[in-house]
Amino acid sequence: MFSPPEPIYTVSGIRAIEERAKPQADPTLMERAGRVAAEEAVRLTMDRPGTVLIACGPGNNGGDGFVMARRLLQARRPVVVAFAGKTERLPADARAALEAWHEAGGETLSELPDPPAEGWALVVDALFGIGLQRPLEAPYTNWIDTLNALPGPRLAIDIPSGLDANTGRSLGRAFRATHTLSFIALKPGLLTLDGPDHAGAVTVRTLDVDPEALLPAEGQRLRPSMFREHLVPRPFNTHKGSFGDAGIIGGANGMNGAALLAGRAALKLGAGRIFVGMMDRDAPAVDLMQPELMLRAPAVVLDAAGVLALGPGLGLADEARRMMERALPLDIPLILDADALNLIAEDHRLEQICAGRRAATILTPHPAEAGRLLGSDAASVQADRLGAAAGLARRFNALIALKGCGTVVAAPDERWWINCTGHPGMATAGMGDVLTGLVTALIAQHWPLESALIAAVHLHGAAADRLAREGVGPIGLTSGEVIDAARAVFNAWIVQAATPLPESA
Ligand SMILES: NC(=O)C1=CN([C@@H]2O[C@H](COP(=O)(O)OP(=O)(O)OC[C@H]3O[C@@H](n4cnc5c(N)ncnc54)[C@H](OP(=O)(O)O)[C@@H]3O)[C@@H](O)[C@H]2O)[C@@H](O)CC1
Ligand SMILES: Nc1ncnc2c1ncn2[C@@H]1O[C@H](COP(=O)(O)OP(=O)(O)O)[C@@H](O)[C@H]1O
Ligand SMILES: [K+]
Repeated sequence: MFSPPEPIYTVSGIRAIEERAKPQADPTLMERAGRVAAEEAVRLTMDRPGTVLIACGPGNNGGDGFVMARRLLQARRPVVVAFAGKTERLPADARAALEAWHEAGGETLSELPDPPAEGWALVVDALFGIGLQRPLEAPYTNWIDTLNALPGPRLAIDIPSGLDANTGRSLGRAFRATHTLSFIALKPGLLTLDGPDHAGAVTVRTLDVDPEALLPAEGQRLRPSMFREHLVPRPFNTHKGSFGDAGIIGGANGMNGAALLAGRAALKLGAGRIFVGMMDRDAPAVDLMQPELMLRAPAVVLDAAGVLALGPGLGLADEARRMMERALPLDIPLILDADALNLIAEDHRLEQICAGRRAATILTPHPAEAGRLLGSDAASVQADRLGAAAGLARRFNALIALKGCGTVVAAPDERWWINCTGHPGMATAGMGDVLTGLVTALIAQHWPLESALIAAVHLHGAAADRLAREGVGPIGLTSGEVIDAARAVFNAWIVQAATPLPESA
């Protein structure tokens, strides 16, 4: 549960590590990669006798495949290699690996063979790794279509072919793996956008290289160990004033529910008092499902809150704009979501006030909101989620959570994290409002901003994962259900964090 965060590197980072590790590497990194890939194949086919198919490409990813094939053959495992490249154009290491494969008695086919009657025991994709340069075309797209149509386990070597290792975009076509064995360290593309749909279960083998000793981690996969120090039981001698006054402003006509969901999430994650400012003058005076929430006029909430979230159901009316004008200069932490972001995107003056704030700011855009803030669009944001999140963090001098599959959290000082909890059942109205409430509650309880944001993002997904395991969703999961599950997961984390490690650990 509290395993250390895992480093993530972009392609240039992995290349730099490789350069530094290579001179000392004996056996070579490719030899090590092929060996661990063969081990993984043996593991995946423990109860599946039969032939392993390895599709090898024109670069070093193909070289890994040749080493893997040789190792499997030496272990008396039937293996068939199809090579989609030209021997004379292979890089030196890969060419040596092909020669060693042939010397060991192996053969290469130039086309993908038909599967045997009993099917392949395992299909291995060693076509392209981190050297993919451009969208795939025929014949590679045909190879990948054929491989993707085969039943049984499918293992990608380093990264599924066709997936951009930096962005997670499928370039033209991408291999759909059930398992990915990635070398040295995680790459962002495995964890965000199209990555999780193509990578399956991801395992990292470092090849006996300590990446962080050679290059500081560029990013990290989000883990509870990163905020463990704040997961502490409450002292007995406390009162509601000890846990902060959270404000939520939103809930315009037709969108009352958004502000209430955020308020309920803040309440159930432990904020001391929650004031919800409803923009809709006809909104109910009390949330009958959650009467603990104090529904007040938005202007009253501005004065009462120690931390303020603006946006859930805020609307784009002039009143909402005026509310933003009053809130942005306040010297308290602000969480800006939904229409608060849309208002800033369409008003340069608001943008300037926001970027110049002295107190801390958190923005939680989904890709379309991020696109509006950047003056681009959702597609451009999705083409480079890390770049978009980092760009927003710099532009607004704020912490950013760019939501979606593999939420990217970015800080203004260039650090970034990718979250791997959550599932597509969360793609439902109101889910972002719940996240806003969770962040607000942790800040109200005096968590440092960065820890509050990464913890809330991780918790939000972990709560949805827990519900799915219990049969609540993934499809049809509701945002309200996630609030109760987040409370349960959060309290369980605190218990686990307080449990001392066994002596032997
Ligand atoms: N880093 C490490 O530490 C270690 C790395 N190792 C392994 O090496 C892999 C990286 O190898 P790599 O650099 O040779 O790149 P790779 O992915 O095989 O592809 C390059 C080839 O593909 C071609 N090509 C590219 N795009 C194309 C397209 N769209 N359509 C068609 N062709 C395209 C490109 O040709 P070109 O662009 O010049 O036409 C070139 O021939 C890495 O993922 C890992 O598996 C391990 O051995 C040990 C440790
Ligand atoms: N496919 C997915 N995988 C993981 N998380 C997802 C997925 N789809 C949505 N989410 C999460 O659900 C939330 C949706 O937020 P948002 O788009 O703002 O919804 P809304 O505006 O309806 O409240 C975000 O936290 C997002 O990261
Ligand atoms: K691959």
